[in-house]
Amino acid sequence: MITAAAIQFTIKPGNVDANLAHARDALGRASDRGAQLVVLPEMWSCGFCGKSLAGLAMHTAAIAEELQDLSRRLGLVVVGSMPEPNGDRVFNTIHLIDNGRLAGIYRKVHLFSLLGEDRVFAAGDGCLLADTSIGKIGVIICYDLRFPELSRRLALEGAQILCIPAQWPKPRNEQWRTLLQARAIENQFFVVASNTCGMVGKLDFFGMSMIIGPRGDVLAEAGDRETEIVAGLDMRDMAEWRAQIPCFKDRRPELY
Ligand SMILES: O=C(O)CCC(=O)C(=O)O
Repeated sequence: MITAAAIQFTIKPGNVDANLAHARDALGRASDRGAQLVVLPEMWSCGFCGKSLAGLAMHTAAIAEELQDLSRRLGLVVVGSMPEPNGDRVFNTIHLIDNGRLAGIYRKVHLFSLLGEDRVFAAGDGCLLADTSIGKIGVIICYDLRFPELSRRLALEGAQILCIPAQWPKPRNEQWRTLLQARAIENQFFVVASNTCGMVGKLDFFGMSMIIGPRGDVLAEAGDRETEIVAGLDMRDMAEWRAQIPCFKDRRPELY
């Protein structure tokens, strides 16, 4: 059994110190509750801060180092995205940290053009499936959830847990829930998704961070306030379920 947590909080735009202080405390609380895997929201260190983003991205290397230190001391796998400098643009980047080790980097592939992300960010051009101390972890970021091919590729390569940092605003609550459950059901893996909550800049976020099992069963769900949700991921049960309904074996990839 793996214990997973999602940290949900109201990101303070541009206020790296306040966001980092919150994350530090929340990681400690999640660890006290037995968490081995912790997911933070998308762009948790500073939010989407428009023009100042390139400057804020300069803090990311130092924050990632502190996360590595925290992860080592608390014995955690940590996932969450931050801005990464890239010339006059930035990447929206996950540093996947496993007990102090940087296990991989993922840069958001699908930029959310509705909110102009494609004007500020550079898009990533790869996937990340990391072999960690607690199993094979795939990662995607927020809008990537609408593109099932990406999660499917990670599942076919062996992902057991899909981690999703997000800033997914109102009023698309039910789309968020449905898509998270769909990814879990069709890929028969666990989904650990962290969303922000409250007002962040001009956008209103509903929270609803979720931990979902391979049958689509909701193992833990947050409301619309700051919190940490925690749930056990039973890997043996996942293997039994996969044997009972062998979707991977029954695929007909020659037809699609
Ligand atoms: O797809 C959506 O509805 C929200 C996506 C989003 O806000 C993002 O990727 O930042």
